Amino acid sequence: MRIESVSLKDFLSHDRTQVNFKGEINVIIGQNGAGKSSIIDAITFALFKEARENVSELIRKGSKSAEVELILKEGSNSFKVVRSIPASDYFYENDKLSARQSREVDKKVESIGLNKKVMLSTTFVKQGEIESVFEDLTGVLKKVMMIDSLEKLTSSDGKIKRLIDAYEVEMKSYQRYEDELKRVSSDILSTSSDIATLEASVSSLQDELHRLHELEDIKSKEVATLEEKFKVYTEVRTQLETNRRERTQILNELDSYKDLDSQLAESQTRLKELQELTKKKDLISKLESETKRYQELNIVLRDEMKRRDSIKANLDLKEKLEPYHKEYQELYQKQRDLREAYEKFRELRAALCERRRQRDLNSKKLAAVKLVRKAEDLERELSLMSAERDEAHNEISRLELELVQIRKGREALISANEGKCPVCGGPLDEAHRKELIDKYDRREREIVGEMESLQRKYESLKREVEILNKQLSEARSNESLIKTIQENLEGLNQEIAQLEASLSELTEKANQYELINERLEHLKEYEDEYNSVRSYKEEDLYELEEMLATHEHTLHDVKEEINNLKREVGNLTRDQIERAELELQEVTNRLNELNKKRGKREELVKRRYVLEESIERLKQKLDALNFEEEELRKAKVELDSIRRQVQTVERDLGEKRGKLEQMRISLSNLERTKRDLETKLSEANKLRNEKERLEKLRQVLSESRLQSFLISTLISRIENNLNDIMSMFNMSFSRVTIRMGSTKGLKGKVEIKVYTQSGQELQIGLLSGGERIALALALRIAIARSLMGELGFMILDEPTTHLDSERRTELLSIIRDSMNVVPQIIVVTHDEEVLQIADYVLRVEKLGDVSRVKEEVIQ
Ligand SMILES: Nc1ncnc2c1ncn2[C@@H]1O[C@H](COP(=O)(O)OP(=O)(O)OP(=O)(O)O)[C@@H](O)[C@H]1O
Repeated sequence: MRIESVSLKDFLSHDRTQVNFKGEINVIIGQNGAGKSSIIDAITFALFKEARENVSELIRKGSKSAEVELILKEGSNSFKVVRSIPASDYFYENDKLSARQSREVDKKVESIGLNKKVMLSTTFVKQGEIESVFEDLTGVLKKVMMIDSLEKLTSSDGKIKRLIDAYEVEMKSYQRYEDELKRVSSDILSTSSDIATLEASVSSLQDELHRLHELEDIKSKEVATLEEKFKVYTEVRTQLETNRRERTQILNELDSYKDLDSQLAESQTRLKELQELTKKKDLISKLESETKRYQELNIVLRDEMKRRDSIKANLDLKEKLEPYHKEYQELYQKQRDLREAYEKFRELRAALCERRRQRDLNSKKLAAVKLVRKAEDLERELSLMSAERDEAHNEISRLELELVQIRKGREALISANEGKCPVCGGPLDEAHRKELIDKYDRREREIVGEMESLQRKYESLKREVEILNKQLSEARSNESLIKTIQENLEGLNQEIAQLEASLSELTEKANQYELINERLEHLKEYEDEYNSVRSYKEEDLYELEEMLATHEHTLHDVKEEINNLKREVGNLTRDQIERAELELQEVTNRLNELNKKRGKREELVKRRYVLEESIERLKQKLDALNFEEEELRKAKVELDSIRRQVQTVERDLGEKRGKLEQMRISLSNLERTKRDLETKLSEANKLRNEKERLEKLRQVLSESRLQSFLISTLISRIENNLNDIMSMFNMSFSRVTIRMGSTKGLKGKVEIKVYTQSGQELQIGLLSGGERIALALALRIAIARSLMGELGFMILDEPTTHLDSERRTELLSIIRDSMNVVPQIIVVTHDEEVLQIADYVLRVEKLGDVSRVKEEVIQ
């Protein structure tokens, strides 16, 4: 088995490193802290999940997870272990995933011959620890053979002792089962004897029961025969008695029918009488209806007579009102002829009133409009005032111009130079200038005063012109209003005159109309009364009188009919007839009943003769039967007595059988209990044996003899291997021995001795440094080979540390020689000298915080 490659991802100082081990001696070289050992750490972690520190510390700082992948090769087989932090572990065999849990992967690694304890103690050689194998060889052997675990197992608080104690406790609990077994065995004996006694008693009871059953059988048959006879006897007797009872009943019943014929005759006679009587019911009904009709006709006749009297009175009234009606009609016609003229008259009169009202209104308006001043006068005055105002305004303008001139002249005078006067052109001196300026000032003051008074005058004239303008416009509008009203008044007067003329033409007709109207209102009452009776006619009266005569005649006929019916009915009342009807119903029912009875009587007579014959026949049958009830009673009593005996014996037998069953169950329970107890006690025996075995095992395991035996067995194997390996290391020793120490102080300890060519014994301490290293390496390989078979690889971390140059050379040659025993060696070093033996070099450097690995060409 050799390591093919290892790759590190964010593992310690490596971010992404792939290392292929192509040589036999693979040297990983680099400065201190470059990240060389990290590669060995990756291999150790991949194989055994083992770390120098806490596993989480293996993750490269700044990363969240780390992963290592190790590929191993053995012949054509390849194995891949992948382990990540946080945990996820995989194991592939020939690229096929075969385990995925941490423990499963561990097992797989072990199964391919890589034992963690052995390898970490032997072929994984840590920095400066090659020789440490001598220091505690016993400890190393115990560890790799797991004897330390054995000691833990057999200690006083170890697993075996705890198991023995548990068996002890359990066995104690079995003591009570032995006592129980004794008691149960004795119970089985006594129960078995009781069962035998009971079985004998059950057998004699069964015999007795058999005899009684035979007796019961004979008696039962005898009783059955007698009961059969008794059944026939009872039936015949019952029949006979029934027949006799029925015959007595029939005779009694026939006796009750002795008056039946006379009752029948009597009922039939009464039936005929009642039938005659009820026939008169129709006559009474007719009489009642005729009487009712008579009364109704009478009422109708009286109503019609009243109507005739009323018509007569209304006809008289109509005749009396006839002249008024005539006058009313004539006046009404006349009024209609005059209506148009009257309407016209009313219309004109209303129009006249309206015009007169308007005329009054206009007269009042005219009086209200006052004319203060005439427009003509006002116009004249206004033109005078306006001229005066304009004059004042012109004067003011003139004065303003003069004032400007004066001011200009004054300023020119003030600014004029000595010499020439700007006003008069003569010489100008100061006196002249002053005189002229004073003159100008005076004139200016005068003008200003004049202008102020003119301005006031102008303002007052302006106001007066405005007032006159207003008065003028008022006067003008009043004048036009007065003119309009006067024109209106004239028109109205003309219209009034025309209307008055027209009215006078119509006045007579209007008066006529009103007189007629007055008379019509007076006649209206008569006319209304006349209208209420105008529909009455003489013909209606005649018609009614004829109808009255017919009705009177009919009434007379009905009266006749009533008298005839009364004579026929006589004193008979409706009540009497209804009572007769009820009685007729009763008699009919009674007659029906009597007829039914007559039928029944005939049936009874027939039945009586049948019964007489049957009674005679049954009597003869009873005599022929010759049966005695006493005989049956006696046989039954005897049968009952036998059956009671059977029941008693059966009950006894049942009880005894029940008891027997009970006892058998108890016995079987006891036997089962016995068996269970025996089984349990056999368990106790097993426990005892087990406990004894464990005690022996503990004794054997804890005996130093065994450990010594095991170790010595292994030691001889190691010794052989060691000598083989040493022979390949080209050493001058003839032999190396490994022994368990026997002398005091060395007992139980392993001792290594070396023999020279001349056969002299040498202690390890006396060997040279190089010899010791060679022996140590050989011993490590020998132990590993003894326990795991042929080795695939060995790892040496900084093996040359603390060695002087001579010893380094020796070590290198030993490593080279180791190739004969271990096909693949991986050496981690910072020592360039080691490169001498390398056939494959990997250089590790630190770039910043990250380690980089490069394959280096060997010179
Ligand atoms: N978790 C980590 N993340 C990143 N770098 C780490 C981590 N743990 C340790 N280191 C660094 O890795 C380097 C140690 O690597 P390693 O032990 O492999 O070095 P080496 O080359 O074997 O050195 P030496 O020869 O001194 O033993 C150191 O520089 C250390 O600071």
